[in-house]
Amino acid sequence: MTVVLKLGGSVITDKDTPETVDRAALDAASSTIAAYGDTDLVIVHGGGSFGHHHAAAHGVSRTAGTHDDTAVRDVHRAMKRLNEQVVDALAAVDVPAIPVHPLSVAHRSMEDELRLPSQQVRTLLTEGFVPVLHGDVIGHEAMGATILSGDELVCALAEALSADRVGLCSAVPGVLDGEDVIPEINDFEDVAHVLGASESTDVTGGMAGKVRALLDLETPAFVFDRGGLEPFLMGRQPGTRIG
Ligand SMILES: Nc1ncnc2c1ncn2[C@@H]1O[C@H](COP(=O)(O)OP(=O)(O)OP(=O)(O)O)[C@@H](O)[C@H]1O
Ligand SMILES: C=C(C)CCOP(=O)(O)O
Repeated sequence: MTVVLKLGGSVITDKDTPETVDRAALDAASSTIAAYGDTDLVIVHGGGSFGHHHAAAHGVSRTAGTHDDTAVRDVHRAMKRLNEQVVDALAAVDVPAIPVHPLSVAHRSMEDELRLPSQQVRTLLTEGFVPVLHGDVIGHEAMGATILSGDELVCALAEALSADRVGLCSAVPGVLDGEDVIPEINDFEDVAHVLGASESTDVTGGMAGKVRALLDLETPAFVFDRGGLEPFLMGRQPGTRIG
């Protein structure tokens, strides 16, 4: 069983205060993950208050490229600082977490296609490690560099690894229609009217971007909050099922 899990930036950081980890939330998520060690697990985390603030300050997004080397370093280094804290929190509870930095291996083509080699991730998994990737800034042909969201990474990895399940642990208990969690989404147009951007600084599209990307996947995906993490890892179906 191969599982790709995204820890949303809105879960593990205080998204409104620059470069602030939500220590209690990160430690709790790490302990939950440590208790379910018998699956092949790839973890991806988002930008939260690390990547998004720097990306917004430099005007770089998923579609707005930059040739400013300072911007690329600022965003990437912020994400590496967060990644180090995530990897350390997992290692502290004996999850064999290994950092994998997308900037060094991935790029986007002229046709806007993400190219993400995955053999290094597959090998780490086979050898018993838990690769931990993160949203990043990557080279983009003819555009300089653009943002790669953790959500895009989750989808690319799920396809490349033929994952059995995908989970997105976010700040919300699922995709919401008002106060209610929508149990299942199979068509973007059915829910487009309730999907918005993130309430915090977020250059990659909030919930609408997630749903659109997850609908393209063969693998069933679930959007849930912290309370859904344990049931998801146990094989249940918390929050919203997409596709
Ligand atoms: N219909 C909706 N249901 C649920 N959340 C929604 C909806 N529309 C907009 N949102 C917003 O989307 C946010 C979740 O997306 P966001 O990208 O912030 O999460 P994340 O993946 O945890 O964070 P990050 O992108 O930093 O990793 C919610 O916190 C909410 O503000
Ligand atoms: C802003 C950066 C660098 C990462 C974005 O990843 P996301 O938070 O998963 O959308």
